[in-house]
Amino acid sequence: MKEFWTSLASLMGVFAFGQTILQTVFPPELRFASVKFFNRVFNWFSSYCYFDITETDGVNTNELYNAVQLYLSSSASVTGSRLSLSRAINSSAFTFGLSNNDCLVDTFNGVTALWEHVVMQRQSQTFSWRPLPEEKRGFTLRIKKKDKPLILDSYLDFVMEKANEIRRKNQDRLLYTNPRGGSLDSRGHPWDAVPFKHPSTFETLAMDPAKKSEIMADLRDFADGESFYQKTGRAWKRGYLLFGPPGTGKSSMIAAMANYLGYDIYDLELTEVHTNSELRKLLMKTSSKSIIVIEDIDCSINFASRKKPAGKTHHAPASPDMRGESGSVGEDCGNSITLSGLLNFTDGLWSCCGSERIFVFTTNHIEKLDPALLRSGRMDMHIFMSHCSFPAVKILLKNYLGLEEGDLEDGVVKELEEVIEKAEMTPADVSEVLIKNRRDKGKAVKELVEALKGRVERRKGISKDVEEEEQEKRALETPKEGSEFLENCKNGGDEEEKIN
Ligand SMILES: Nc1ncnc2c1ncn2[C@@H]1O[C@H](COP(=O)(O)OP(=O)(O)OP(=O)(O)O)[C@@H](O)[C@H]1O
Ligand SMILES: [Mg+2]
Repeated sequence: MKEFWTSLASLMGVFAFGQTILQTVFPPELRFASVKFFNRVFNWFSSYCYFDITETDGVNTNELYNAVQLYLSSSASVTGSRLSLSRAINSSAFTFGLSNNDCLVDTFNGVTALWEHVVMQRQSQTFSWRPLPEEKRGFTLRIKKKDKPLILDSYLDFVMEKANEIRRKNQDRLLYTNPRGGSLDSRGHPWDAVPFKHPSTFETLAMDPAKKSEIMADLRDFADGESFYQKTGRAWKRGYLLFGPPGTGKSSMIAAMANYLGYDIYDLELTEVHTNSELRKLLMKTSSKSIIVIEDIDCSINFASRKKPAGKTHHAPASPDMRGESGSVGEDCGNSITLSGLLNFTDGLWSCCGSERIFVFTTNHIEKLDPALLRSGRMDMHIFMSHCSFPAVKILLKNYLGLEEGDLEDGVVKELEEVIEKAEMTPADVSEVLIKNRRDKGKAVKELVEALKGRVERRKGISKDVEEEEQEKRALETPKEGSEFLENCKNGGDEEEKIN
């Protein structure tokens, strides 16, 4: 090790000395060319090559820089005596990194890589649309020339992968939103992130246990299915359509999915996005291991516009990008996202940039959705979030009151079983009753049974009213038997007309 540092220092010394000589001996006009020449000669004889990984690649932040920083923070072979310590806003762990101009040696498959953290003051504020940081930061990676293929083919991927792992372990989930539609912020990001701390899990989710297990198994298969997707030539993504009345747990299910898999959530506000190309840009800026959510899909995009005959729309000729699946132009309403744009987002070639992503759409009105969205192969799984069932109510009683089925009196269990399906009460409504009375378990259960019974009665009353209304309607629509007078009048009138 000592030898390595001595030889490095002597080489650098020779290099610096050479440059000084050149600068004093040659006139300024020849200096640049001579330094270039000297560098070439130096590189020719050196058995090392160098890679600069700067913090920004001109416009965008360089993901590799952040990954290297995180990766090195976990390296056990830290040689630097001074380390920088940090803790991200949403992180639950401290990370340490290399201080300015410090070095660290890492080994990978028997190959040595030397990392140097280089920090330089920015010379002058060059023109830019957004303020640039005062310092230019970067890592310089020095490796032996013969190790170049291994480092470029595997090591950098390994670094990225490890960094992602550390990020996931250290950080709580992130929830991204697109408040500016598809436009970028000063750092070149269209998404704003906040820590995602939703406590919903599959344990707390009240639904049929068999259905729940099926969904969990599907998610697990997906997350572990890299080789399967590779083998079958499919993009590593999956789509879920959650539908059901308000308050049945669609959003809670998304949170449970994210917590189960440890994925981030991108909550896409489709009404803020104005064009299909903006939508594509947003997609490109999502990371893998994430869930991309579009809530209330029926309200986000005007599917009805597709059914209009093309001739009836008074728009300027649209770009192919703006054409619906049937070729019609998406109705504006200040929003020219089309169904085809949305389907390209989830299904097209662009959907595969990045991998291991889940798309979740939610709706309260599945009947309003365009059949193109429901066709097989579009959304892999359609999940109906139903009103509260008996197994679901048992989960809620356990979660909110800590009561198991055995803790309840037989009569109460029977009553619950009888009324729960007929009451058509949502888990949100049931939760409300239980929370309100959670200090008195007995009272909570009693009130729940009463609320359910009340709901059944009201539903009976409503259905009775509806039935009566329908009967009346039918009676008005169909002419009553024996109302010959009316019939005669009608016929007579017709004849009169004919005669005249
Ligand atoms: N299946 C469920 N299991 C557990 N809690 C639930 C369930 N459904 C609803 N809740 C409770 O009701 C609240 C509202 O549920 P949630 O927001 O998930 O419903 P939603 O189906 O997304 O409704 P909307 O269609 O209005 O968006 C949640 O905070 C949760 O506490
Ligand atoms: Mg919701």
